[in-house]
Amino acid sequence: MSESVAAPVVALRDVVKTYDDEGLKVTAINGITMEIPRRRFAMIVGPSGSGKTTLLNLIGCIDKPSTGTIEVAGEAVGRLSDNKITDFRAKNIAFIFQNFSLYPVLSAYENVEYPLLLIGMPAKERRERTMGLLEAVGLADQAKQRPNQLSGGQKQRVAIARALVKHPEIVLADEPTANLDSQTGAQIIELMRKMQHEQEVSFIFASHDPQLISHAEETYIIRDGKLVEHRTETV
Ligand SMILES: Nc1ncnc2c1ncn2[C@@H]1O[C@H](COP(=O)(O)OP(=O)(O)OP(=O)(O)O)[C@@H](O)[C@H]1O
Repeated sequence: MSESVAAPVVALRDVVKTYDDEGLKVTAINGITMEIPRRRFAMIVGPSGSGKTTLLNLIGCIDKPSTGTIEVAGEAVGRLSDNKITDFRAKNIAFIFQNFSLYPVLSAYENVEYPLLLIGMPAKERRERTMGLLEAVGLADQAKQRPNQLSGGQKQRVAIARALVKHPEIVLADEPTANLDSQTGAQIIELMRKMQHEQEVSFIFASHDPQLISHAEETYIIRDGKLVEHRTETV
């Protein structure tokens, strides 16, 4: 294993995040130190209100910790200016949401292709990458359909393809199965795991559903803003 693969993709040191809720201090993350190894299928699990979304937002550089430090893909992100953070996020991090967040007027193909248009990828390469990912998520035949013509599971497949299209370092998914029935949810988790391996990205998803733990390679259990356990799947 090369050194760069062995280095963690995410490292938090003594991270605290408090919110000011109309004068009341809410501690969402209460002193978390943790490392997530690179190119693993990692899950953050905990009950509602335990701090999962806050943690993903910190890792995704959407929010900053109140105290403590965070390294993402080897970068001490707390030191970056807001402009640099935006560039860093665009280059390294992709998001998958529970409500799919697809563009309703674009077809499945166009939704996946869109991030590549923004970076000016040449047309041939763009088509190959887009179709390759749609095929990999099992949606080649639905390429022309718009989101409202797709099932929930199919919409999440489009969102997975779109998240991976720019070769991000990390994909973050917040409750990606929350709007799916349990069978479709399990299929989507398995697809994410397959895509994580094939595309060699680091994949971190948050869920309140402990039944999904069996799918994860790394599991971080959080409660009341604290890390209570880290389990690693032995290969
Ligand atoms: N913007 C905010 N302002 C004030 N309090 C907040 C804010 N965001 C989150 N919190 C509080 O921080 C705590 C952690 O919230 P968070 O959304 O991270 O938990 P969660 O585990 O993702 O919950 P859920 O599974 O219900 O989405 C909760 O007590 C929540 O009420």
